[in-house]
Amino acid sequence: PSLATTFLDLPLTNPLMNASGVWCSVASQLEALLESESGAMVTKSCTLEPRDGNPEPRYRVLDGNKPWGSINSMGLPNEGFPYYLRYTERHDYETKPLFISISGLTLDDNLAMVDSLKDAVTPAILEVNLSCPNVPGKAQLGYDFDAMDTLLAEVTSGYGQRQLGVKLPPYFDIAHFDEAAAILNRYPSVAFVTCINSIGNALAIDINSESVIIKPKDGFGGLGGDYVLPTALANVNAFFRRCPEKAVIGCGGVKSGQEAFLHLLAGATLVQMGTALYEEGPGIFARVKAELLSIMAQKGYENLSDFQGKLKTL
Ligand SMILES: C=Cc1c(C(=O)O)[nH]c(=O)[nH]c1=O
Repeated sequence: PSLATTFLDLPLTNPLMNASGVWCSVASQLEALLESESGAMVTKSCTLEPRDGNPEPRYRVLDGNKPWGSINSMGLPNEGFPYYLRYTERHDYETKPLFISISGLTLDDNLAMVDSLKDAVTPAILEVNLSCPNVPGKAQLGYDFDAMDTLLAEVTSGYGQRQLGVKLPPYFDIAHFDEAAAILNRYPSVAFVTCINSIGNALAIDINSESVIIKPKDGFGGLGGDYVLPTALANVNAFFRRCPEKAVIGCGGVKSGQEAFLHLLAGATLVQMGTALYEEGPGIFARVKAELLSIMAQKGYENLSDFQGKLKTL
């Protein structure tokens, strides 16, 4: 079987990549992703200026006797937009496609970054993060439909209708799937949606210390890992059904070939890993590739297109 695929007409050797925010904040991590067996890679969501982010501890694996996932309230730490723009100028695009993620603190900041990217004419693919749950005082755009609509109108126009994508928060109400998709479908240059970002504002508590386990926001943070897989699959399939002209990138709960297969079956074209990559490192891509190939072989599938988006209903 083959894992070869295409995304926005670009050839990829396989559909696996990192989730923005994990193993992608500094050049050494980005170089490790380039060297890894991922089919593509994305940078940490950036703001116009560098940010330290929230006080530590700000990321924890939720152990119990076996990690079921992670909780994070990083607070958008990043090296600032110019750093990542410079990286896009020296990336080796022959090896694999690069996505650049932006998460401006204001609409003007997002537009300034989009304007620079448009002028840079870089092959990097823009993913606009509408779903950061951890910047205190900032309601995430993905849950404010009017603000999301305004941002998309301004950003697609500012980017000269060049193809771009958005990173969405999880939705939990069918009416919200409908409303978000209706807005997105009014912007043809939004060529893909990445579902999902972490499930915002979970609370992990340790029974021995009788305390929360991350410092920021009284312990509230974004939930990732096994816990979020069914919600991630629902969001991938909901937008796959509602946005036939767009590609869906699946993110959430992927730690092996099994979950990658499920995301592809639900309609994802590419599949991102966050928590599992954070814990295992970039070697995970070789493992998950082998597992996905093995599942395809067992099922008699030659190519991803043999099952991609072909989820059955009862
Ligand atoms: C960009 C900020 C994000 C962060 C963060 O930097 O706190 N954590 C997430 O789980 N998702 C985000 O989108």
